[in-house]
Amino acid sequence: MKDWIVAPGAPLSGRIRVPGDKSVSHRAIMLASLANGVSRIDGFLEGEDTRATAAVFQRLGVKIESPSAQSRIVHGVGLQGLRGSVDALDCGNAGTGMRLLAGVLAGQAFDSTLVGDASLSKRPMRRVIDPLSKMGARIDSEEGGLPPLRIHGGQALTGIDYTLPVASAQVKSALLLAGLYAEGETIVREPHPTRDYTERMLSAFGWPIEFEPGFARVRGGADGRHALRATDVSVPADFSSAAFFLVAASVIPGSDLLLEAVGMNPRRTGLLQALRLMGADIEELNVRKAGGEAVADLRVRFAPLRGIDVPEGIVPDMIDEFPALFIAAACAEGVTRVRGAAELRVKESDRLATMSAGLRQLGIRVDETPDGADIHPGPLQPAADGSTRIDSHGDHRIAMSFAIAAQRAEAMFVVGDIANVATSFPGFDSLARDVGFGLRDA
Ligand SMILES: O=C(O)C1=C[C@@H](OP(=O)(O)O)[C@@H](O)[C@H](O)C1
Ligand SMILES: C=C(OP(=O)(O)O)C(=O)O
Repeated sequence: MKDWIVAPGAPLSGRIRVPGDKSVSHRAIMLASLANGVSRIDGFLEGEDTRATAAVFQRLGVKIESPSAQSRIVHGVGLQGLRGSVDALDCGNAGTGMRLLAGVLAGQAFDSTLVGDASLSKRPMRRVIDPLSKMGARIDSEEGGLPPLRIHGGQALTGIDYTLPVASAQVKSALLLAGLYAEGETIVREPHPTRDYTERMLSAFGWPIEFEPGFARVRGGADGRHALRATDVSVPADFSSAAFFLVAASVIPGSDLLLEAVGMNPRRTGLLQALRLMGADIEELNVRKAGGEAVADLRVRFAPLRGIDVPEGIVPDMIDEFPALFIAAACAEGVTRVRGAAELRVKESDRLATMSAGLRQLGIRVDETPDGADIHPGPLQPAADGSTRIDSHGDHRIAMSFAIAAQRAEAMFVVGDIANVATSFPGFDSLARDVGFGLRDA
């Protein structure tokens, strides 16, 4: 098992660009594969999750070239051009990959099986199986709606008008992608708006779609009337990866760090609002559009933070950033309260439980609730003899969050089971060291 030894380093400084956005990279591979013609993707995330999605489409008969790192040339086969695979399609660790693929594959003429790693095999798929079944899909799962998913091809799909029971961009996207193969319109309504990359990218690829925050309506393509047109995609740097450095520089005295070209889609930047409410010093510089998405350079300097009640309305806009927020909260003055975040229990790990357990090992009081936690800040005190080992439970965001915590800790400790950092943020360790982190392989 791969572990890190983490310890206080130097104040963070420098200018870095974190890797490409994971959500955009998954969707770019999918839509480019289903388009007519050749699309180029630049800034592609070379993470295990997004590479798994690319490998799935290669297995389905799509030619995908990689002229250089972070670039892909995708030879789209058109909406009806995928070929079935007798082998199971491996989504790795990626909930996004599996749920969106369920939508695409529900509309094919052939059968498919979607599998994932141990973590993904425990994640709930009923949330896509149920509404896709309402559209006419036939999907078998393991007991409890767990992967593997066996998707029966050759089903005629019909559009539905569906209100999501939980705010989930993955479920919304699965339905919109199935909607491309359906008769009639597919409408998705959300209890709270979630990231809209699928909608924006469908529109960029020329598909008829209307959307506004909380609502999307896609025209069905069962009659072959509509097509996706090959389109180049420029992927912004992933806000969720930048988030670790936003928190780290905010809590490490003397830090002054610049993060370049970070994707600033408002459905992703809830952490920025939360950190600012806590008193963080983060400037947005050179705000511009790149590849249809807002991007900015973010300058972050150390600032003393205070605890807050995280507004429930911004929870979906920072859903992947709670592990990092928990570290900011542990380093603040006063209690931070998180509520309305039960979704954290069904990510790569139960993130409320894994963050609470790890922080307690550092001497921090965390009162967990079913949908959140109260984090009582204090000095981060692992065992003085270096024997503390915090288990990330194979969850990339937990591992990176405790690497930040170590920079403020009173002694070194070990972060265990960190290999999955490569799913979303390959090269985190060397980038972190470059800007000042104390971090090495165990
Ligand atoms: O659509 C996406 O790309 C994602 C949606 C979110 O999941 P949910 O849809 O389960 O909220 C998020 O946690 C995940 O990292 C990426
Ligand atoms: C939840 C995440 O991803 P996914 O659902 O794609 O596994 C994440 O990256 O934090």
